[in-house]
Amino acid sequence: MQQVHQRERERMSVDGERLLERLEQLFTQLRRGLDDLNKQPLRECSPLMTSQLQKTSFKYRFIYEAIFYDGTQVCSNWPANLSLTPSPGREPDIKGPVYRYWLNTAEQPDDNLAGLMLGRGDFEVTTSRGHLSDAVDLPPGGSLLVVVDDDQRALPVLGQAQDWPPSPGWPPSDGEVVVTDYRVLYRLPTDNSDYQLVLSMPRADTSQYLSQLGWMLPGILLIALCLGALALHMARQRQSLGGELQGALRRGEFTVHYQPIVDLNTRQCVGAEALIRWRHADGTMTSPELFIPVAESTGQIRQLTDFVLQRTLEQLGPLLRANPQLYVSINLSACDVMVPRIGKVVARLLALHDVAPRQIAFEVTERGMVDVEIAKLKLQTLRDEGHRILIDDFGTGYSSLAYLQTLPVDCLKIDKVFIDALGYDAASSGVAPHIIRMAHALNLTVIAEGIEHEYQAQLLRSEGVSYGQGWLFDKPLNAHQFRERITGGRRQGPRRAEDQV
Ligand SMILES: Nc1nc2c(ncn2[C@@H]2O[C@H](COP(=O)(O)O[C@H]3[C@@H](O)[C@H](n4cnc5c(=O)[nH]c(N)nc54)O[C@@H]3COP(=O)(O)O)[C@@H](O)[C@H]2O)c(=O)[nH]1
Repeated sequence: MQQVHQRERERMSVDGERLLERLEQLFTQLRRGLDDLNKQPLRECSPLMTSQLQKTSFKYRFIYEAIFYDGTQVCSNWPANLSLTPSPGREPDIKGPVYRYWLNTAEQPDDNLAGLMLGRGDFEVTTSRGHLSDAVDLPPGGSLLVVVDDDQRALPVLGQAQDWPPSPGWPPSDGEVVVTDYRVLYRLPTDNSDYQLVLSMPRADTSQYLSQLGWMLPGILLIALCLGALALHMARQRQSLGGELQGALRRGEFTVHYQPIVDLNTRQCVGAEALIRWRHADGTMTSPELFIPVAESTGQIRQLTDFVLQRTLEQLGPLLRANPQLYVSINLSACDVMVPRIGKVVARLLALHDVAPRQIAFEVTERGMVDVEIAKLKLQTLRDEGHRILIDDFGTGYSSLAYLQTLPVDCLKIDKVFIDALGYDAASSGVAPHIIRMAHALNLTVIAEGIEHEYQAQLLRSEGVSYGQGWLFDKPLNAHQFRERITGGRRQGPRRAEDQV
């Protein structure tokens, strides 16, 4: 039994590490959004307040809804019919010294939209659970519980409520794991005696623990971040995720998916963005939003970028040769941009697979250009070789027209936050149209990212945007699916076993 405990504890702890990065991003944004709202002077519902709430949700991509509620009036960044605010005035589950927490806003039935909510003063912000579920899957029967009131009450953050206490021996005195006939309960260590976090899972398939733990840890951070006790923990986790990445590369757990980029007029696919995926041996996935920052900080990103390039050309080489207009864009991180290595790697692979340089584009973010002068030189070299350079996530950094003019780039990708804003902002008053006009003035091609709705595609088209990418057209596809998308099923090269992943 001791061994089982040890094994489960280790596995859960490893999976937890993966989530901390996401949670840090998520809850930091929620708290910052609330701090911004509390700092501004408006305290009543008005068009100005609506615009303030909208600005907050644009600025912080993890904030789904921002709400003003002073006990009498309530308004949100969304129109009333789209608001998902849980009953205004509902008592918070946890009252911290600064922030209030609603751990389970279960009134919203769609789990993708239902969210955790934080409050401060007269403002509340919610986040969609989709931001957590894309990092891990919660298998049926699993729950993340926050245990309060001296182990008397267990509130489900995710999953269903559970009978409490779960076993006669609860709370465990000899460790964090309790295994009953049907369940495994893992008590996550927190630094605060006011609450405990407990992951409760059915015993049937222990391999599912990893994904279930993923769902628990959102709660961990929710509270840990609130209390500011996480820094050390994070550092340790990053270190160990870095170790895991190395093993994952060796074990071949990474794959590449391709999200089509389409011509908004014809809806034909003109290219794709290569997106790395990490599937663990037990089938659970870790989002690149979690491991890419770690790989960047450990330097392992170089190996990942090389892997993506190599796999893209292996999987799509014949397709690219047969369709010379088609291209694939590869994401570069800062350390890929700042050193000449990537140019050599891509040149070797292109020669090997007989693919033209213009069919491999590179996406760089403003964050990826730590030293703009060096970045300019390196990007120019890639451009001179025939590669197109795309600025990714445009509008979320510090770019200005002047800055853009000096960079050797071909295309701007407008970030999803601005495309989302088109949903309830007149196109003429949103940020996207300004970016589009600016790009056109500089003769840059524009690709709009994260298009989920037809009206967004129509608006963008009417603003003169030629290309788009997003779930409205396709989610990221595996190599086989992408080839089918282009060829309509006609074979243009051998099929590989790993294509199906
Ligand atoms: N340096 C590298 N970074 C990489 C690589 N592969 C991915 N990434 C970066 O990780 C971030 C998260 O990527 P991912 O989870 O793959 O998400 C991408 C799309 O799946 C998602 N997307 C696309 N359309 C939609 C949509 O309509 N709705 C919606 N909710 N999400 C959508 O957006 C992500 C693409 O983002 P971007 O790169 O900004 O275009 C991300 O930052 C990746 O860049 C890699 O190999 N190297």
